[in-house]
Amino acid sequence: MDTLTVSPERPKGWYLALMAPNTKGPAFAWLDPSRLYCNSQALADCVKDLLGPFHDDSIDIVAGIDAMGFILGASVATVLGKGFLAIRKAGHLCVDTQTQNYTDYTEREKTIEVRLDVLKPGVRVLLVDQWIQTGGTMKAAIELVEKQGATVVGVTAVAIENTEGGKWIKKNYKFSHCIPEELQNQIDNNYLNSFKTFN
Ligand SMILES: O=P(O)(O)OC[C@H]1O[C@H](OP(=O)(O)OP(=O)(O)O)[C@H](O)[C@@H]1O
Ligand SMILES: Nc1ncnc2[nH]cnc12
Repeated sequence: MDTLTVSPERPKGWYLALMAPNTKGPAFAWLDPSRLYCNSQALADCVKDLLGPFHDDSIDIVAGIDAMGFILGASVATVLGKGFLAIRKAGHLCVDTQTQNYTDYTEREKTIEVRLDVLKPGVRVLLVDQWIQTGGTMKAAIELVEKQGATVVGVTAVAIENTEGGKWIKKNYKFSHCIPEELQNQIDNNYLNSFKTFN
């Protein structure tokens, strides 16, 4: 599929094939959303799918996680007509922040941070990231939001793997993702058959 091609019928999840297969090995995420973001129809359909379950929810702000979650989160925020709050990998914000340590799929200790002057009790937040694998990153983001007294309305990502952490998030928070039920198994096994026909 060419980067800018739009599948004529646009079946659910058609745009997943745009996420080129990993050519660099297991130390990297196995799926890269940056090509999905290049295709405006793919991004629009993805955002629509993510927002599906949240139509009747009151949301004050969308928070997206560094780095690929920024693009998706900002797109979600724009469609909702809400603002966007960046949850950053630590060490970049030149303002007072709250930090949270976590471990992700790389098994390395990491820290994320958020500025202190946006979230407060009563603020309803939709959390967005591109992917949830172990759930370590999203759990850390949830903790940051809740430590400041704000409310997590829901959690959304292109995919939520059925890992222990992924399942915990699904059990405890309203969530959405873009993976059709029949493909979830392939996501959990870290291989999409649609990659076979990808060129
Ligand atoms: O569920 P986890 O095991 O915590 O993994 C999920 C995180 O991993 C990816 O970030 P990564 O830092 O690889 O990439 P990015 O900076 O390209 O978003 C992804 O965007 C999530 O933030
Ligand atoms: N983009 C991605 N694809 C697959 N697994 C991931 N784990 C974290 N990010 C990921």
